[in-house]
Amino acid sequence: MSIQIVNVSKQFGAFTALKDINLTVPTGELVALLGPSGSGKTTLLRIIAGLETADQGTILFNGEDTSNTNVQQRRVGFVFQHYALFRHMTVSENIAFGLNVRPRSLRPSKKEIQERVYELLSLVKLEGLANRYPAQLSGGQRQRVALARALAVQPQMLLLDEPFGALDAKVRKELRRWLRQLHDELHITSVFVTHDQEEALDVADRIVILNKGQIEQLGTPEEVYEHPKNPFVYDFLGNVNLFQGRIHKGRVTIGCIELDAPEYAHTLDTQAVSFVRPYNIEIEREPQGQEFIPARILFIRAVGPVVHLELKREDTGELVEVELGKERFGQLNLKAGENVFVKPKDLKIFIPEDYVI
Ligand SMILES: Nc1ncnc2c1ncn2[C@@H]1O[C@H](COP(=O)(O)OP(=O)(O)OP(=O)(O)O)[C@@H](O)[C@H]1O
Repeated sequence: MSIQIVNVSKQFGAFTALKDINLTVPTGELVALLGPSGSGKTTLLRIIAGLETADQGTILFNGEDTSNTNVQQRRVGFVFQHYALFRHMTVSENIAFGLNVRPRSLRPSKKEIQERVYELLSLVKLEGLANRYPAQLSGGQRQRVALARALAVQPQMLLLDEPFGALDAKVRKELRRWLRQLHDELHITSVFVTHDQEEALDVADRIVILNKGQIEQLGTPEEVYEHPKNPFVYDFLGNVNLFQGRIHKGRVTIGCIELDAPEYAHTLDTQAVSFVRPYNIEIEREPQGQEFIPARILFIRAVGPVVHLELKREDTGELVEVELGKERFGQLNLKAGENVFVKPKDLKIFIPEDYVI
């Protein structure tokens, strides 16, 4: 089932939670709503579900206005962060719940329900745990039961609100990979709320980046990560260094270095901020020409394949974060307290008047 959100706005008193949201989710797509706390992710999900009404705008399912359909009629499966399973019911009873409470005329037979429960247990890889109670499960297993329960009623769409939010990092990672595989098998249109950028990048077909109730950018994980549309998205999706400088006729000057900025060929002497990812900063022991900024190494974390360094620029005193491969780090043989030279590359330049973070 496709979802179309057209000009949706929502106020809570004087507070604008959503402002003129437009978004289409084609059938079978998994979309992540990503944004900081309070950006409106849950409100948008609840409006799609029919748990909340929009002040303005419409939600269409398969092209049909949903204004007059209630939550039950929308055939939506939910999974929340703290999806309270029924404590007094076993895993299989929990999964069967949605089918057992159907009116007699719509309820499948006992045998059919049992078969469906076993199918779902195998889908969520919990075959051996059918007779356990929720208290006898780990957090990750409980969330898988919650997902099986949501799927039992054969929903046309799945809405997930931080479903792995309460779990530890390792389990989260396993479960999101598993969710992606499950989605590839079932192709149920899914909307997934998260404030974890890595989770969104890992799982989603497309990511909607929300900020203060508005969409900042919409695109595939690669598009939003590699081509952030504005400083907010750049900053939100991963670590970034900011270099203040000036643009003049296609050249940007940052401290003592000057680099090409062809997209600003016609800009005259204007203040600009360059965004650079930590892995796009080179370190040299000796300045190579004029194009390097002197800096002192404050801190080195050399655990794992990527070495993280924190440096302080000698010219402005600003901090610079750098990530180096182990091999390059070994070649340079760097130590904290040493003076080196840094050079940013692959800069993304924004002119401050054009944006507000
Ligand atoms: N029923 C309500 N009454 C008043 N304000 C509300 C209500 N529901 C949400 N809000 C406000 O609307 C804003 C958006 O809330 P929402 O829960 O959609 O954000 P979110 O992006 O999901 O945040 P989080 O990641 O913290 O869950 C918040 O500032 C919140 O306080």
